[in-house]
Amino acid sequence: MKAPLQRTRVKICGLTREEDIEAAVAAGADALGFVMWPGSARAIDEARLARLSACVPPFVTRVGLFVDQSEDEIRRCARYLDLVQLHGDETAEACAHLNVSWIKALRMRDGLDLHAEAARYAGARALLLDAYRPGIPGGTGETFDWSRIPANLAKPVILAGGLTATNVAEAIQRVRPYAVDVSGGVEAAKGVKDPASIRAFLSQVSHTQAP
Ligand SMILES: O=C(O)c1ccccc1NCC(=O)[C@H](O)[C@H](O)COP(=O)(O)O
Repeated sequence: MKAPLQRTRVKICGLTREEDIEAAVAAGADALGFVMWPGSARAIDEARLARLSACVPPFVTRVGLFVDQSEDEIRRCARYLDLVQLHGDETAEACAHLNVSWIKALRMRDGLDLHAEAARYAGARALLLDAYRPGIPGGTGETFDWSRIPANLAKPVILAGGLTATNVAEAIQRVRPYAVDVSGGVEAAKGVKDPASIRAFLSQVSHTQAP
């Protein structure tokens, strides 16, 4: 029996405006990312998260992004989120102690053992694999060597880092990720999404089938 074709899910990240949420949902995004780390040009605060979260219709996952932030801050934001994405050096114990589902973001620094990380973060719903730039926890706009991703990782893989409508089809065919994640590749400026780029990205994903 032929393997079922897998639909690659899509997360549009770094949303700061209601109109961009509408554009991403209309284009078919499965998840929306909100950066809660104040060091990012795409960051929003809790009050804005509450307003933006209310704009997200059901069956679209609301993901909050954090970098080594306190459990209290994450818990306060969790009421507006369905999932948190942890980009820092959070321990597995700290992640497991949260009151919300979580995914662990791993920046692909040299020598990273993804099998060991999948075992370490056994409670993660998925691993988000992202480019590594020293001092930049995410949103680099850069790709990494996708051949470093093992085919048999024990966790669903969300591929991130420098994806665009131009390279996402190749990324899906080579990596066959559970999902892809994009921020800079669909922007007119940091935190300002471009609806046409969002549509082009989602169209490329939907026309690319990974067995
Ligand atoms: O996007 C940010 O500014 C950011 C800052 C701090 C932590 C995480 C951040 N983004 C995380 C994401 O999930 C991005 O979508 C991912 O890094 C890919 O970004 P890009 O390479 O621009 O597509």
